[in-house]
Amino acid sequence: MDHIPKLLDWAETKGIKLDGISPKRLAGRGVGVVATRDLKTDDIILEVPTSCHRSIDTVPKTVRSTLPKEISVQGLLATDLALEDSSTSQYSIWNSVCPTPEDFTSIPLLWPQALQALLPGPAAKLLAAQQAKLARDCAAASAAFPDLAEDRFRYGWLLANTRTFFYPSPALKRRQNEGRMVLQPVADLLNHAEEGCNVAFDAKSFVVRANREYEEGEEVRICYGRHGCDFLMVEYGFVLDPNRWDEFGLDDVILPKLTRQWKERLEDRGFLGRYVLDREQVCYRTQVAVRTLCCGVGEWMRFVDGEDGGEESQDMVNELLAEMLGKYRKTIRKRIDEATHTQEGEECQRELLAERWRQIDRLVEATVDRLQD
Ligand SMILES: C[S@@+](CC[C@H](N)C(=O)[O-])C[C@H]1O[C@@H](n2cnc3c(N)ncnc32)[C@H](O)[C@@H]1O
Repeated sequence: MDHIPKLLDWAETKGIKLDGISPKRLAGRGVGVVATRDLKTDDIILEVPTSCHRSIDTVPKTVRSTLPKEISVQGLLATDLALEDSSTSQYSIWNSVCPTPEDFTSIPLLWPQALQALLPGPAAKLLAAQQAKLARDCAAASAAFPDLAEDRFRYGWLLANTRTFFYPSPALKRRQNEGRMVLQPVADLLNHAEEGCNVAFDAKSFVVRANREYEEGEEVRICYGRHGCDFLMVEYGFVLDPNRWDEFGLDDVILPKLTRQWKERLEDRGFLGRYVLDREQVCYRTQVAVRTLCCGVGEWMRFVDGEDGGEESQDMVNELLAEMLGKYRKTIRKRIDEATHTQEGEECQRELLAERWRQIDRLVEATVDRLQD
């Protein structure tokens, strides 16, 4: 049954105004929002009063006071979502348009371990941090509510993770950033794009304006942030292509090549790890690290101290980096092959994993071409 018409009726009673847009089911992206007429740049297309927010302030006192202080705001919202009886909740119509637990299948947190083991290094690190945060929140929630089923809590936690907005309200200023996480009906149906509509909170509402002209039927999206695809995959369960903010972490490529002594020097100078390339360049940290493989200590120090621009060593650095990246492409192809042929996990999980590795391959290939130019 399609719950969208009911949501729209309910939204009207809450003072939510949609102008020239409507939610719609879209292949491969759940529900999104499309233009129902041609839109002009700067048209106000959505207004959601702040009175509709679900936030730390709408969590019932009985729940808040039972939970330990150290639980994160996300954990608090997740507990509230997990404990509510959907048939009697004041949010039942809103909830009925939200993703089901099955809709989260593509999120790596829910993949089998054998598939998680094939994630690119940077995504694996993000996943480990996410798992640790979920485990802490889940332990805190189950200590307070022993009957709370773990899968229900995880579902609430993922809803909060994928659908909250940062609400910089003066009233919430005393709170840490995280305390300003809010859920907003209808606005939570906007999908992500590398450039999206303009969004802002005014005193009374969240306002979305068209960032450009849209044709009737075109999807209208917002930008969740300038995120690379490892982040989008781990946090939201999708990758974007093209994505101008995409990048690839090179620690797995560079760190194994460095001697212990050079690692210590890099550590001392604050340059150990976090090496990255994007579609335009390899980062300065990478330039510093690769110079340890072809410069003497004195020359390297001068480069790090900014006394030497590194022109003399640049060709050698480019050559070495191109060689390392060229070799790494074998690992990338192996991962694509493994993701494509394994029987582990679901089709959508394997396909997302393989697609991420293909994106990385394209980024790396373009970088090698540039370095060899
Ligand atoms: C805030 S919700 C947006 C509404 C969502 N599509 C729904 O069905 O409720 C964020 C989720 O939407 C999906 N999503 C957002 N942008 C997407 C995109 N560009 N491509 C594919 N899926 C996207 C992801 O599943 C993400 O976790």
